[in-house]
Amino acid sequence: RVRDAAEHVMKMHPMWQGPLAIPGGDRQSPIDIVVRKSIFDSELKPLVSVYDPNTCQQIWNNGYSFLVEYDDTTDKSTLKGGPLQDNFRLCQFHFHWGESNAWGSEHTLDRRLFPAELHLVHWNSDKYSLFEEAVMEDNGLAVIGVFLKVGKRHEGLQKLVDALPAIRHKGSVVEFTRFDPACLLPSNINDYWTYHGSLTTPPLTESVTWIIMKHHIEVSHDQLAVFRSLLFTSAEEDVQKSMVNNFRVQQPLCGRAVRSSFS
Ligand SMILES: NS(=O)(=O)c1c(F)c(F)c(-n2cc(CC3CCCCC3)nn2)c(F)c1F
Ligand SMILES: [Zn+2]
Repeated sequence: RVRDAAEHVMKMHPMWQGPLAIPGGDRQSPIDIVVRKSIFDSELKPLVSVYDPNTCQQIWNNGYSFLVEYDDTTDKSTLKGGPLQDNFRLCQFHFHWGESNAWGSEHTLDRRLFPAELHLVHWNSDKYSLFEEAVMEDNGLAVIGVFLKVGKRHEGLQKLVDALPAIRHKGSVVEFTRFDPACLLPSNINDYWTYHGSLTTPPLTESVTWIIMKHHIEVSHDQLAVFRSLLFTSAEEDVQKSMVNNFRVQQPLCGRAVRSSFS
């Protein structure tokens, strides 16, 4: 199938040459969420996200996705509650997408692929003092995943889409301020699945509490097309490669439980 070809293209990206997974890793991400096998956990609390748009600093092309980075030197933009015991600070958000609207997400729901997936990355500021430290530790990170569907234009996303042409090439960065990431969350953030997993990019460390939203957000076809106008390659390279299919292949569940906050 064409998706398999896309996986082949993704596997060719330099990011995936070399050791692909933590040897013996049994908590790797992403996974397929088998909805009927998820376990309702009534102890799961509501998620509490408090984001200060003034902590938004820059947007850059890291050669695999584009990251919107936040000042995480204070507790101004935080996530707590839900499955989390501690306070987590927002450090960045980014997306994964396909070359076509038929695929692009990293997680799937009963094997259903979405055209893109948003990840909001937070680190445990009660236990660690730096993101780089938390990335390597158990319960170091909490990542919210939100599925994107193609439909009506997302007004809040447009400010971000308009900034993308300025960071077409790997390594480019521009100032990006006063962006409230809460506008990218679905209206209901209390319906989610949660499981213990890993980063889906190197260093693939098994430090992530994943919180995958049941409800998706809608973006327009044209907005998603601008994501695909980004390049994996830097301006100096003579062959330019469009930034698409920047997703990792699904990983074995290895007996992990996926809990749901809703029945
Ligand atoms: N898909 S994901 O699992 O949500 C996801 C994440 F959770 C991440 F943390 C990163 N991440 C990678 C680094 C480089 C750091 C460079 C210094 C050492 C630690 C990694 N910065 N952020 C990331 F790229 C990503 F895709
Ligand atoms: Zn991601």
